[in-house]
Amino acid sequence: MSDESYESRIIDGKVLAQQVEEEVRSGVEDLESNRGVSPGLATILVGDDPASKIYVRLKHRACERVGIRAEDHFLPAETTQEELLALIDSLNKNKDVHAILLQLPLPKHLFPQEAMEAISPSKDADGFHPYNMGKLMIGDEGLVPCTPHGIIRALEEYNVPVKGKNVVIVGHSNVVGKPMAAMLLNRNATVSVCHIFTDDLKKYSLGADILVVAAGVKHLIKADMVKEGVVIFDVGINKEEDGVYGDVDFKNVIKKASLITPVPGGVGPLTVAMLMKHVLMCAEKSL
Ligand SMILES: Nc1nc2c(c(=O)[nH]1)N[C@@H](CN(C=O)c1ccc(C(=O)N[C@@H](CCC(=O)O)C(=O)O)cc1)CN2
Repeated sequence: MSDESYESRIIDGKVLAQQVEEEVRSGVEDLESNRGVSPGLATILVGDDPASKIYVRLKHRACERVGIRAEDHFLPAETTQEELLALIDSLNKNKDVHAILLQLPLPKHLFPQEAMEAISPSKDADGFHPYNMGKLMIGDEGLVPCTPHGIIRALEEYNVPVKGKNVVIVGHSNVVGKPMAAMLLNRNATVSVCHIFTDDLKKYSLGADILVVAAGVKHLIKADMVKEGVVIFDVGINKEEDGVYGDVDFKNVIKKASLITPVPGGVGPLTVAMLMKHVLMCAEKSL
C-alpha cells in the first residue's frame, strides 16, 4: 500500500481541536450574553523552561480564539514555594478568575503537589487537585486532566468502542497514565498500565486493541509490538534538533494500525482544546 492510502488512518488532532474550540466559543458567547459572565483563565509559569513557554503560549492563543480572557503570571525560576502559594491564594480569591493553570514541570526546588492542592478545586482547570482526581476514581468525572479527556473525546468522535476492549497504557504519570486508566475503567475497558519497569512490554502491547503511549521515549513502540487494527494514541513529545518525535515509530506502525495520532498534530492540540472546555466549565459552575 502506498503511504498516501494510510492517510485515512490518521486521527487529526488539529481538526478535532477546532471542533472542540468551536463548541467552547459558542458556550462563551452564550455565557456572556445570557448570564453576563466572561470566563477568565490565569496561567502560572515558573522559570523559563522553553517547552513550557511554548505550551503556555499555545494556551493563550487558544483563549484568544475562543474568547476567554487570559492573564499570564510569569514567575522567575528562583521563586519560593511561599511566593507561589501566595499567588495561587490571591487567584483563588479573585472573582474574575474562574480557572487557574499551573504549568508543569516546576523548578526542582518547588513542591508541585502542595501547589496543586492549593488551587481551589472549582478553579482546577487541569483536574490535578486530589479532590477532582478522587472524584474521577469513583466515576464522577468533572474536571479531569486535559490529555486523557482529549483522548476520550477522540475515541468518541471516531466511534471506537471501549467497553470490554483491551487497553494498554504505557506510562503511569499523574498527568496522563493514571487518569487515563481511570477514565477507561469508568467506561468498562480492560486496562493494563505498563511503565519503564515493566518486564517484556511487547507481551502487553501485542494484546492491545487500544494503545496509549506516554512514556517519553522516542519510537519506543515499533511495528512488531502491535497487532493489526490497533488504535494508537501517541502522547510522546521528544524534541530533537531536526524535529519533534512521538513515542511511536509512526511511519512503520501506521501500516498495522486502524487509527493513530501523529506527533505533532495529534494529542497536543486536543490537550489545549480540552483546557478551554474546562475553563468554560469552571465559569459555568461559578454561577
Ligand atoms: N499544567 C499542565 N502541565 C503540563 C500538561 C498539562 O496538561 N497541564 N501537559 C504537558 C504539556 N502540554 C500542556 O501543558 C502540552 C504539550 C504539547 C502540546 C502541543 O500542542 N504540542 C504540539 C507540538 C508543539 C511543539 O512542537 O513543541 C503538537 O503535539 O502538535 C500542547 C500542550 C506537560 N505539562
